[in-house]
Amino acid sequence: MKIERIRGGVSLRRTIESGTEEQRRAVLDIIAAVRARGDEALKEYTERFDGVRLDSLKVTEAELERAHAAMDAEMLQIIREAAANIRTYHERQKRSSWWMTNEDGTILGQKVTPLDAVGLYVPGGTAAYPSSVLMNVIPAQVAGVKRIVITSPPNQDGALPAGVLAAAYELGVTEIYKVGGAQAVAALAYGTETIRPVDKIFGPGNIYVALAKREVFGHVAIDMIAGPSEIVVLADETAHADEIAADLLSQAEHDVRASAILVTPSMKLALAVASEVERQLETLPRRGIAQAALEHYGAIYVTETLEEAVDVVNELAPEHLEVMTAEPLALLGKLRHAGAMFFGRFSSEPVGDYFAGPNHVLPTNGTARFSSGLGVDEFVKKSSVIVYSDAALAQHGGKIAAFARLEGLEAHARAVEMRLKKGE
Ligand SMILES: NC(=O)c1ccc[n+]([C@@H]2O[C@H](COP(=O)([O-])OP(=O)(O)OC[C@H]3O[C@@H](n4cnc5c(N)ncnc54)[C@H](O)[C@@H]3O)[C@@H](O)[C@H]2O)c1
Ligand SMILES: N[C@H](CO)Cc1c[nH]c[nH+]1
Repeated sequence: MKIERIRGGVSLRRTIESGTEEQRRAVLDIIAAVRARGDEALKEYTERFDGVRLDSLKVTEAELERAHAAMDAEMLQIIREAAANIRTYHERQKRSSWWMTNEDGTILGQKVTPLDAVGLYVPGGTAAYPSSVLMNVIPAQVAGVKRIVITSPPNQDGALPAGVLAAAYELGVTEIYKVGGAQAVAALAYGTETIRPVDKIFGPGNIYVALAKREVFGHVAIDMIAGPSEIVVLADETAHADEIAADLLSQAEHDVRASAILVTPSMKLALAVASEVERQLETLPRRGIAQAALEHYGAIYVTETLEEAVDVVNELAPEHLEVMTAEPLALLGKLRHAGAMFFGRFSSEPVGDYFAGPNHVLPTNGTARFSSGLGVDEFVKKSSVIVYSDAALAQHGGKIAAFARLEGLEAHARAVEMRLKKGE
């Protein structure tokens, strides 16, 4: 890995993608075709891009049961325990509707309502992510969403990854479709003969999925445009180089565009981590992917002081931040921007990916400066509730009408004054 002495001036915003003109046009064509020709368009694109012609797009009950039954019993137990941890954590995020009453009889409040229907895109490709099924479905269930739909591209045998199906079945999700890419997003947004539309689309995917989510936004809601995984480790000379190297590789192996960065005031640690990464890469099954990621988006930044290192981390605003210093929690107050913060050497990033409980769907590309990870809030909406009393309107109606006239909106003013007159 490259070692660089720096004082700042760093950014993770290198992976923002808006796609090529050709990709944008392809996505618009796909969306238009799905809107015009429904299921038939889905089947054609599945044949073209995933190499399989399907008679039926929906995963059957038998397919789900088979995948679940085939799952190793011990593994199923681990999934259940992880799911319980994720549920417990997300239960704490649940908001209730609330009401306040004033002495004049006015009642004001906020009514929290779960979304009616959500669609979760589970990407195909080089890795299948049953853990992402848990991370998206559980907050939706905690929020009280009734209809949860999963779509994912089939392999050439026309099947979805068994782990994904088993995790979905374990959570009781049975509406699953074998459709991927922009066509899946279009189907979830606009509906087809088989797939009823949803209100909000969640989940990561490649450039076609990302562009399609951007395109349908407004007609439906979307969670975020998730980029490739990122990890930043903030460490001092007390940290263990082999553990840091392992954690950097844990995210680098996701994707050739993943990013893994160490920020440290210790040149000794920097050199040790660089050589550990090389050593550990030798036996890594996904070595090709991790190596490419580290070559383009990996770095070791050496600062003068730990304070400068903290500033650099805040500037990067990474998806995942690990803090491995002599007193990691002493830095909690100074660290401002990261999707998830892991403190101490036993809080290795994969602990959060799979098991601890917090969500692993997190902001990337430096967007942790202003956004948060997935949670129960993303699966509900809030309506303001206003119950104004006659006494309150009599007291404040004149002020409201005056405000309306300040904006030149006479009808607003009259609507209020009409009631004041009736009350006289
Ligand atoms: N941030 C996260 O939590 C997270 C988790 C998992 C995966 N990911 C990301 O998801 C992505 C998965 O990408 P993937 O491609 O393997 O799977 P994908 O499911 O996102 O995309 C596959 C689909 O892309 C479409 N497609 C392929 N080539 C096309 C073309 N030329 N024209 C139109 N459509 C085309 C096809 O419809 C195909 O079904 C990776 O970038 C990975 O990093 C992110
Ligand atoms: N680290 C990923 C989010 O960036 C999530 C994940 C799924 N499986 C393993 N990891």
